[in-house]
Amino acid sequence: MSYDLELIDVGKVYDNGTTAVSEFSLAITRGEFIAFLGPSGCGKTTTLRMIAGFESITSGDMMIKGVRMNDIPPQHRPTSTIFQNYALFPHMSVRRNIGYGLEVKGMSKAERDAKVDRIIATLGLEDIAERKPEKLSGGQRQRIALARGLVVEPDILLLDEPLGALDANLRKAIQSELKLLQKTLNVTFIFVTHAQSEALALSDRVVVMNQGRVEQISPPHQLYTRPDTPFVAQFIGRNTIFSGAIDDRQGDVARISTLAGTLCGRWNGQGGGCIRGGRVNLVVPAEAIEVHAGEGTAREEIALRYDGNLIDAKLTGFAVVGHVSHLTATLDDGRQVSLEAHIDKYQPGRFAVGSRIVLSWNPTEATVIPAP
Ligand SMILES: Nc1ncnc2c1ncn2[C@@H]1O[C@H](COP(=O)(O)OP(=O)(O)OP(=O)(O)O)[C@@H](O)[C@H]1O
Repeated sequence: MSYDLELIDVGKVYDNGTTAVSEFSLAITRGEFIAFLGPSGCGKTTTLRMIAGFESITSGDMMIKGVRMNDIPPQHRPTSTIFQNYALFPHMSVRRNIGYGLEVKGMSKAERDAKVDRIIATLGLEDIAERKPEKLSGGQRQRIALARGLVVEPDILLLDEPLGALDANLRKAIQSELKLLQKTLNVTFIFVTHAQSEALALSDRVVVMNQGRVEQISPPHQLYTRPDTPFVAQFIGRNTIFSGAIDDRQGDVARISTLAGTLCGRWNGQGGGCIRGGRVNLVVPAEAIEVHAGEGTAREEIALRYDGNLIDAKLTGFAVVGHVSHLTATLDDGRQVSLEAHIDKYQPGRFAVGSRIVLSWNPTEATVIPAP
């Protein structure tokens, strides 16, 4: 099978000695929407720039459709890049901005016009085609940049924080457009973002990076519900993490000893076997947690129902915003857990702030991962 893009143990060391990317491996099939997500400085942009050819590759190989690209200059790669600031030419009309890449390639005017007209229609830019970009809104400029990137019919479109310059509402609207466009055109998109929600909403798979390394590559739901590493468990979603040692494992469920008692979750199967006494982390998503009143609670019944997953806490906050109740539980070790649910589930007055509560979760909704 030929992949659209393959990165094989790709590394980047800048001339000043900074290691920006290490042993990055990834294989992408045609039409996938991939996000590079991670904290500032983790190497997202450097990786994108290596794919585009703006940065040399220090080690490893990069292939597009089976052809090694390491030494091919950017203009000869079947990629197009959209920068965060869009880099549009202010003195040229929208139409000319879009067609500029084809002009540089020396394409005939007739052929160029046909392609530009087609992409203008696809992106609904007909009304502004003769205007100058500086007079247009952020959303319109973003669309022009997209049109300019797509008109050259790249195999892979690279987008560096494409929605970063837009305000929150416009971002949401353009997110849906971008996803629809990508699926319609069936072009491989790779985009860099700081924004977790954007990566989870748009991509088929998310690559989480940390300090130049890949932590996990997974579809959004799996990434959110089944982290492979402690970094991902902390970076994605709202998880409470209990460290401990494995007691035993029955089927998928691993039981572990923690300072908060014996708790359990689903063993994620990564990083080798599940060995008794092995150091692990139990990752409990906020969405999995159920709250019960502490006083008069039938503890045994809850313990039985949740396979022993029961911890004591104090309710330290309760607020209602619209239809959502926001609860803050403070664990006995001092950590705070923020929980949300529809107001029908946790009605105001059901738990008094300051009262003892019990938290529980279903074992299959928590994940046990090896500790570093
Ligand atoms: N031209 C350069 N020369 C030397 N070091 C660089 C250069 N560009 C980036 N770096 C360093 O490489 C590392 C990765 O940077 P990179 O810009 O790829 O990260 P990033 O994840 O895209 O960050 P951000 O989200 O802030 O853009 C950082 O330590 C950065 O300081």
